[in-house]
Amino acid sequence: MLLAIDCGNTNTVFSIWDGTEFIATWRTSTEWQRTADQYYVWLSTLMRFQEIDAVIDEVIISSTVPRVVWNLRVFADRYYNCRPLVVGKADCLLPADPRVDEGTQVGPDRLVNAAGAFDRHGGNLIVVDFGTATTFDVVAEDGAYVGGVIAPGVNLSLEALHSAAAALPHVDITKPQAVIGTNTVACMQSGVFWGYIGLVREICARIKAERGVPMQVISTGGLAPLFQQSEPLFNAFEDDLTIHGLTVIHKYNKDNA
Ligand SMILES: Nc1ncnc2c1ncn2[C@@H]1O[C@H](COP(=O)(O)OP(=O)(O)O)[C@@H](O)[C@H]1O
Ligand SMILES: CC(C)(COP(=O)(O)O)[C@@H](O)C(=O)NCCC(=O)O
Ligand SMILES: [K+]
Repeated sequence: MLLAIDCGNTNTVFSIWDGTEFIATWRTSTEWQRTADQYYVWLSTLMRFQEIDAVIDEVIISSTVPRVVWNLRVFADRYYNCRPLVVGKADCLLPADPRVDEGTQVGPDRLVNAAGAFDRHGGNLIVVDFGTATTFDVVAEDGAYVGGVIAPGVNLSLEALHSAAAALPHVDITKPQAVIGTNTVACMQSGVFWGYIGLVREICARIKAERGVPMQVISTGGLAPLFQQSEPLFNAFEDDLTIHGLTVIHKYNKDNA
């Protein structure tokens, strides 16, 4: 079975794909110091706990943190006796090649999002991924990633306020009841939440105008649910988009080996 690993700057998701469905998914924080042995102790314990006796013999990795890839490679090799496919490396084929400026190292998560979203929705898409950063990935008619937008993440924006201003506390994001905050926390949450609604609406409108074709907007990432419920900004919300994209890329590489 396939183990798909999606490593973001904050969290790393491990998912077991049996060829038809994901039989289990677990999340851990991303720490580049974590060793292959630590990954195995963690994963095998969870598998035993949930009575999953899957035999993992293939691994695919997408990582926005280059430093973690080495330990994940050792983990795949030592415990599953396989050479993992790493998105963004030369030997990992993509269903459609990205069309970006020469020399650009596109985040592998964005290439994977494009592949996953194209598989489910066809072309002409904007994928909005609310992770550590908020990324907009533009997918062309043929499924190619053709660029996008990188904005500071929701939590990052709140953290920036806290770390730069002595009187602003650490605050968790939530949807405020009103725009006008009557205390410091509410003011900060309003600035980030409603600011984000405006950011998403404006950027999507401008992308659509620039492309000149009707486009669907798909949301994903840890904080997507917060915005999904709020305003009619998105055509779909898919919390498993990146991990789904990994299975699409894995299959493409097997079929074209
Ligand atoms: N269920 C959740 N509720 C609140 N915050 C979350 C949740 N899941 C993730 N987050 C936060 O959302 C942000 C993005 O998470 P994630 O999509 O996992 O990021 P990345 O892919 O960049 O690692 C992080 O700051 C994380 O702490
Ligand atoms: C923009 C990102 C930091 C987003 O990462 P994430 O929020 O998923 O951790 C990542 O896709 C990245 O490092 N990109 C490289 C630059 C680029 O995509 O053009
Ligand atoms: K992201």
